Amino acid sequence: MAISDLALIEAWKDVLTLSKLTPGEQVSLLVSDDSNPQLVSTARTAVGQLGGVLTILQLPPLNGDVALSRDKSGYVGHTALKGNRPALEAMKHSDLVIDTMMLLFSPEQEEILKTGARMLLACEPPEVMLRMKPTLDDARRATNAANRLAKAKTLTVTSKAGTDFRCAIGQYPVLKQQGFVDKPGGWDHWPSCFVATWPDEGSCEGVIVIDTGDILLPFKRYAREPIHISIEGGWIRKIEGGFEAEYLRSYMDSFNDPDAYAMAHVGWGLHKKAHWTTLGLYDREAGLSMDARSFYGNFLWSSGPNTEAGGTRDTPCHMDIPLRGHSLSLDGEPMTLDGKVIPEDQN
Ligand SMILES: O=c1ccc(O)c[nH]1
Repeated sequence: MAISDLALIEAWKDVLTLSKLTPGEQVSLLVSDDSNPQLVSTARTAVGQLGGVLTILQLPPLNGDVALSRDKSGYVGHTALKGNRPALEAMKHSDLVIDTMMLLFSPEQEEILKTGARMLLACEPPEVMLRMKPTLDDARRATNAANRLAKAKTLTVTSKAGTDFRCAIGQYPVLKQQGFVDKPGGWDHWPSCFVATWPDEGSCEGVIVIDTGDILLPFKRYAREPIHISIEGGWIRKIEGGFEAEYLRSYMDSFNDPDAYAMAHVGWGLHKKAHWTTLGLYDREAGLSMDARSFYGNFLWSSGPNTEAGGTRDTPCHMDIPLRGHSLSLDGEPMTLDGKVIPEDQN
């Protein structure tokens, strides 16, 4: 349903205030042809009202002829910013970059963040942005979870459907997503609330079972039958099942890129206003489905790129696969049990 400009301006002001936007700060607003016009226009007004010094960067679209869908998260890391020095320099000299285009997993995003600029991705439908607007309580949950993740050495995941997965962690930084960005050099995504990290290279072992009802992104589909994923030495070795497995294999094979089969971030969802069910109620192309990535108690795992963690794998093939009813533990301590978040400090 539609959202009024006024409501979205107020939401932007709340999120930018949480992101510590102060008068006089340099703000770059990155826009492309498929940015949401209402998001862009209300962001401009909100930044202005909060005293930000605004630069709007409009970049031409890219990848439309090589990506296999219009989902921005389905073809990542290779953006129109590549080789565009004026735009890159403008963002490197900004205090805050608002990204409505999706730079996620691009080397340019890391180059910008290294300057101390903070970056907020914002590209969901306005009604989703409002429903999942971040709060300090989201940040509290995400921070408590991130602190545990940062101290842990092993991450294990099981499920009644047969998942039995483990990996060593600590080599890569923790990804904490709280929906606003309040630290220099930080990145976040409004709307989201989850934590993750990348497994130590070569350490992932076991089986992940995508059960009926689990979600496959960017397919925006609920699996209708189980898929068995065999993982060895950090790589997806086998994808077995019926049609769903064949479809997933065929999609990943089409990128012709061995890095597509690398395990990527693993973690769990902490957003209390995100729902497993929402995916079934939206047009598939309406957004990225941050409900699916963030719903409370999910086990979110992914495949492909790790540039965001400082790695070198920049394959454009990125699957995000949030699962229900899983039990994730850190050094043997349960964070979720059958899809329920356990630690009180993440309640
Ligand atoms: O917000 C996001 C979206 C996709 C992803 O892989 C990570 N975080």
